[in-house]
Amino acid sequence: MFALCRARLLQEVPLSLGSRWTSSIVRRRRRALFKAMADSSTHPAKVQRLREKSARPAVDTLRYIFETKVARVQTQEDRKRLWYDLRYNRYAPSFLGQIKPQMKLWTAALHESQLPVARLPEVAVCGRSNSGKSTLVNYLCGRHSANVRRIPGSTTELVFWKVGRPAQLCLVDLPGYGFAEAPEEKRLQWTEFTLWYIRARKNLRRVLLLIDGRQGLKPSDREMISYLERHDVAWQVVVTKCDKVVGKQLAKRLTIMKEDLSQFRKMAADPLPVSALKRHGMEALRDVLSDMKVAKEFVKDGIRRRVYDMLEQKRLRNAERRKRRKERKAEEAANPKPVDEAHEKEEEDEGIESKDLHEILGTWGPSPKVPAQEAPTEVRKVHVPDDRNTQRVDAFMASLFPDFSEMRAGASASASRSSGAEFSQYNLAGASAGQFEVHLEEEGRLLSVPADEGEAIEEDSESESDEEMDSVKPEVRHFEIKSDQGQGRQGLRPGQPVKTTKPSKIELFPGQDSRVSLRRVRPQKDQLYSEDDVLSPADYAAGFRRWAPSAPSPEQPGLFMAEARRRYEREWATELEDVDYARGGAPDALKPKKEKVREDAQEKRVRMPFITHKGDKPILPGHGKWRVLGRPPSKILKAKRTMDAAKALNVKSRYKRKRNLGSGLEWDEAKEKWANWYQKNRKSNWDRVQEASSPKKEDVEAAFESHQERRRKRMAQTRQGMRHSGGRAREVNKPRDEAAMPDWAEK
Ligand SMILES: Nc1nc2c(ncn2[C@@H]2O[C@H](COP(=O)(O)OP(=O)(O)OP(=O)(O)O)[C@@H](O)[C@H]2O)c(=O)[nH]1
Ligand SMILES: [Mg+2]
Repeated sequence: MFALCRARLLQEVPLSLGSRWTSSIVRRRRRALFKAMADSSTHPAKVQRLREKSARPAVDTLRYIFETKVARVQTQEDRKRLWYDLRYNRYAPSFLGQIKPQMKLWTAALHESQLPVARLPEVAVCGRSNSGKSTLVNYLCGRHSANVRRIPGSTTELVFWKVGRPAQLCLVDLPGYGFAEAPEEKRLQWTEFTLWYIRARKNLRRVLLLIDGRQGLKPSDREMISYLERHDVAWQVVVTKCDKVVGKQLAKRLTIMKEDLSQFRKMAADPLPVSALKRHGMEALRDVLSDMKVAKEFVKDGIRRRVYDMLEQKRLRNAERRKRRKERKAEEAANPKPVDEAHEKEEEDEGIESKDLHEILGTWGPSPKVPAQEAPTEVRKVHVPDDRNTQRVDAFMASLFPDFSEMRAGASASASRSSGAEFSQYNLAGASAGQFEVHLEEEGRLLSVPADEGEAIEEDSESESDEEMDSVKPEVRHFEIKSDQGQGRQGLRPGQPVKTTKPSKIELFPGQDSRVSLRRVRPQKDQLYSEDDVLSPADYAAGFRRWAPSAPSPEQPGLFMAEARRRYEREWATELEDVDYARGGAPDALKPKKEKVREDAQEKRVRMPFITHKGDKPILPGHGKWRVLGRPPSKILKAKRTMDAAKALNVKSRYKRKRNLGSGLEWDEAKEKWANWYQKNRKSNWDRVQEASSPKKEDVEAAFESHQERRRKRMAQTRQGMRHSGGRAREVNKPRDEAAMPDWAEK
């Protein structure tokens, strides 16, 4: 009964913080949460922690986690099952309709010129460093091709993997952002190129944003999401390393994440929990990605064929369209019919055989009416800004020019008053550097022109009378400014080109009908920021994109780029609080490296011989020599910290007392004693000699020979293709040990 009530409650009240049906502990936690939220000085991480504590996991999320077993194993039975799966079951997943599809390295890029041709649809995997991107790419295909390390910063380039044979999808393993063990400049370079790639790549179908399940959403992840949203890229969150998080905790985290992310419009699907390393929850992701593969069927000359190339597909599609158009024209020429032109044009545009459709529909009811054509209006040529988000640019302009809207209205009015062709919409494509050149002109006449800039400006002034020139130079924007706004500015002559970061601060001459033109300034090479990257007041108020540089101010004229870069670098090097965490994850790898033994010290070290009844023998170099040969007694006898040589030699306790401890002996004396002892016991008490790990030449040779034999055999098998080389594969290919299998396993 209690379980029933609980289930009903869980379903009906998902994460409702105000519910009455809670235990006192939960109520206390919620109270703490509200208190922390009300206090603005509380660290956001603490609020997040409290939020997770007091959240109620959604039932469907809990169910999904339970069914897919992505969370941390908690029972011995599950642990055994997982161990068995990983050890004995071969991993050959079906992806893109192929079993264990091939992963072929296409290219690794860190520059635009190195990018491959856009032949395949691409899915990029991005996320913070060490979030498991390369591992996910590997395990999607069931392979170990991409480079994986425990240290953050293992992938330093954009790695393009062609997946499948024939290749049907391109997986792009992006370098991570946030903390990484790499030089500062390198990190900046790869981060910038990654951002550019995401923004500019046309065939990028989706970005998988990987979030470490142990950490949840970090500020840099939020930045990345807002970046993706801003540039209209479809994205999806994949929560990795779920095998490290307890199920209930994971469910809570996912529920909160879903709630937070549901506001974004470019989120293609809900956050997906996976554990790449334990191979759980990957099927759902494979299904999602399989829908994006390139495979199109074309029937040509009665032969059906598949095309796995987007460029080829486009070419074929165009050829097909051309052919159809040609046929239609030929048909029309053969039997001409009076056809409504507009109607036909519509059909052509939509590419639908709507004529037939209309005929069919005509038998059922009234035929669709063709809307009456309006008289053609004069179409004004308008240059639309390159930016997708016009409002953002407007806001940006308004922040620079407080009276922007008025100016714009005035400009468009004057444009329509004059011939209508000269003045177009503004275009900020050239203002990406955040710097403008401002020229002051009198109505219709340039006031003064400096020698170096003269040509360009003259062109501008001519363009007013020359319509052709206007179409060639669409970036130039002219608009009038009311003369009563200017108060005069010291040292500014009319016509003088002024480079400024804030044109609105340039005051005009009172009483003059002046004009300001914004001219494109060629962006310098390292200027990678667009006007879109500047922090707008609206963003600032909403708390977004705090890392973005604010608009340039008179206090920092010309420092825009330097400031931008400084802030950017600082922000992407953020979350240094995670360094300890990252180091904690890879303690061995990040330990300070041991200093190499100096060569002179090596020379000083005495090469210990071992003693046989025939005399000294040099110790063979190599791994495990102590195991094969036993320790030379002199070392043991002479070691100060070894209290009992018999113990060190692993001699049985009954011999302990009889052994010579050798304290204070010189090397030669110890050697002599050992040889004597060996000779004495060799025949009568062979066991005792063996237990003392005394070295025996024959044994050594026999062991070596058997090792060589095994090696030869293994090499022969590898050559015949009977087994893979490599440690893990050998284990997997071992025949099943039936006895070792648990009871519940299928035999
Ligand atoms: N337990 C667990 N560990 C994982 C999982 N996925 C990745 N790892 C481990 O996380 C570490 C980093 O994995 P990578 O795939 O190199 O991470 P990355 O995001 O490519 O890192 P960078 O290339 O440096 O940005 C490795 O030690 C992996 O074994 C997972 O699902 N579960
Ligand atoms: Mg990587």
